[in-house]
Amino acid sequence: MTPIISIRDLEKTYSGGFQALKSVSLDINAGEVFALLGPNGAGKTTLISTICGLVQPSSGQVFIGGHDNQTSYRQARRLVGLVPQEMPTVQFEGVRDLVRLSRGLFGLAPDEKLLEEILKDLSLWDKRDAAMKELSGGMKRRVLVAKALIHQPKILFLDEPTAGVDVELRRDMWRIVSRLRDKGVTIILTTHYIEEAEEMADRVGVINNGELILVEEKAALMSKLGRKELMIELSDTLPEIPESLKGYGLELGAEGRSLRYTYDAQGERTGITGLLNALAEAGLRFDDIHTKQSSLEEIFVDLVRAN
Ligand SMILES: Nc1ncnc2c1ncn2[C@@H]1O[C@H](COP(=O)(O)OP(=O)(O)OP(=O)(O)O)[C@@H](O)[C@H]1O
Repeated sequence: MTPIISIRDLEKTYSGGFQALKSVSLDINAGEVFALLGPNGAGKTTLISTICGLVQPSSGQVFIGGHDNQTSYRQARRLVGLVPQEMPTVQFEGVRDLVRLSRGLFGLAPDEKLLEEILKDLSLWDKRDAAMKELSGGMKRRVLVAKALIHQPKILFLDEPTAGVDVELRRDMWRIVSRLRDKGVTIILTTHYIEEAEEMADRVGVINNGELILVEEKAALMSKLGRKELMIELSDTLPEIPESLKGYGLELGAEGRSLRYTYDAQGERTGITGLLNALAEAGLRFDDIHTKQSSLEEIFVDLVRAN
C-alpha cells in the first residue's frame, strides 16, 4: 500500500540553533490512527507543524497524498485538517460563521448541509450562533475540530486533543476520532497520555529529543504490556540458581534473597505452577510472592530514559 504520508529524513533546527527534529522518517498508511507519544519538548508539535507545512524544515521531505508539501503546498495542505493545541483567541465571532470561514480559506464553495452535519456531529448545533467567548474550553476544542474538518480533509492531525480537558470530553473526543476513522479519515494525534494511545491508536510512535525512537503496532506494545513479573522472596540466601531451575529464566536478586520470574500474562500458560513445584523440589522455601505488571507507562519511561 502506498502511504498517504511519507516523511523522509526530516530535520529542523530553529533559528536559535536548537535542533528539534533529527532525521525523522516515517510512513503513515491511509485509514490508520497513529499516536505520537513523547514527553514535553520532545518535538511532537514541531513534527506535525512541519508535516502540515507550517514550519519550514531545515532538510528532508514530506509527501502528502504524493504531493511534496513544499513544492506543491496547496495540493498537500488541501488534504490535511489540523486541530492545534492552542485555543482560538477570537472572542466575538459566532461558531457557525467561524467554521464556515475555514472552508472558504481553501477556496471551496460554501456547503451549508455539510456545515450543519459537522456541527451536529460535534454536538455544536445548539451553540451555532453563540459567540466564542460564551463557550467552555471543551466546546472551543470542538469548534477547532469542526474548523479542521469543514474542507473534508483525508487526514486529520490532532495536537494534544485532550490536554487539560475533563474525563467526559476526553471520552467524547475518543468517540469523535473513532467515528472519523470509520469514515476512512487517517488520524495522527500527539499525546502525553499513554491511555489515549492505548484506546485509539493502531500504531504508536515515540519521539524523544527530536528523534523517533520507536514505531510499533499497538498490539505489539500491548503484548509487551502483558509482561508480568513474579517476585519470590526467599527465606534463605541463595548463592546461585540451582541447575533444575535454569530453564525458567530466573534472575537472582541482590544478596540472593529474591528470584524474579518474568512471564507473558496474555499467554495461555504462565508457567507459574511448574515453577512453584520446581522450587519445592529444589528445597527452596519462600516468605512471600507477589506479582507486578510492567505498564506501557513504564515501557515508555524506560525507552525515553534509555535514549
Ligand atoms: N519557534 C521555536 N524556536 C525555538 N525553539 C523552539 C521553537 N518551537 C519549539 N522550540 C523548541 O523545540 C523543542 C520541541 O518543541 P515542541 O513544541 O515541538 O515539543 P512538543 O513535544 O510538542 O512538546 P509539548 O508536549 O510540550 O508541546 C522544545 O525544546 C522547544 O522549546
